[in-house]
Amino acid sequence: MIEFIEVDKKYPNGTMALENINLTIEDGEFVAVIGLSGAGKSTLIRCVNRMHEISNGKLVVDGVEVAALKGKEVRKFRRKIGMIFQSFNLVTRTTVIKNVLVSFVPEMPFWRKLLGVYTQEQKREALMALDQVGILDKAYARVDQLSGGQQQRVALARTLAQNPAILLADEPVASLDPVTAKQVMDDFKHINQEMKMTVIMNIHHVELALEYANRIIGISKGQVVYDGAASEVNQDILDMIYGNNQKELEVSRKEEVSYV
Ligand SMILES: Nc1ncnc2c1ncn2[C@@H]1O[C@H](COP(=O)(O)OP(=O)(O)OP(=O)(O)O)[C@@H](O)[C@H]1O
Repeated sequence: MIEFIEVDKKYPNGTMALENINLTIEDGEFVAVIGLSGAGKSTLIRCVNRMHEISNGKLVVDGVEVAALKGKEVRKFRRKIGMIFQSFNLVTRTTVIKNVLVSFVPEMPFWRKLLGVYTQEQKREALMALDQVGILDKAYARVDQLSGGQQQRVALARTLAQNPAILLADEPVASLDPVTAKQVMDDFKHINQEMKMTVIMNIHHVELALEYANRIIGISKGQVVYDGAASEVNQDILDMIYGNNQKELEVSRKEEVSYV
């Protein structure tokens, strides 16, 4: 369970990115965080794995107060939380399987790290993770020979191999074409439902958010302005989340026409 209790986030330059956030996210939920650019979506999810420190309030993840963690505890804590980025963050000049095996490095003895020697069990787990996202046949291909969608699946497999309880995704389909974006969203749904992993995703594509997530959190100017079932989101709620800035929403809708 993830609990935000009166959380504020103020950046050192004075920007108040989050203000009085109160949220409880239960295990196994699929949550989409939506809102205008600059609303605070990335900041919100990056506080969960302490990529950003909160300024006030309390953030508790699986009973652990995140701000109280120190040194090694932070690294151990982060292992339980997978993160997927828009830009995949892969080493493109090497094979798919090597990119997935990297997820085991933090827990390996020094000599194995140095020599890059992985156990048979780790290789088996890496292949299983690739199988989960449907690209087992690409295990020995070079990453730079894969499409964007396949690369995002490699990133997903790398995160799955880490066996996290929570999956944070920051605009994971923003750079993909509509068909591929849906395939990757299907992977997230499968991971959420079959592996019971909590998914919290920032996403600009409203239609995709409503189709795949169970719960929508709408952020505007650093505050939660909607928190409820995806099935209950209507135009009035979208107007509230996106305010008067209909232009951005219309652009985002035009991009989404082909999703429907
Ligand atoms: N490192 C930083 N230092 C200072 N201000 C920041 C920093 N990162 C984000 N901000 C500011 O905090 C606010 C929230 O930014 P954030 O990136 O969380 O928004 P977002 O909703 O994810 O936007 P986008 O959809 O464009 O990614 C914005 O005003 C942004 O300019």
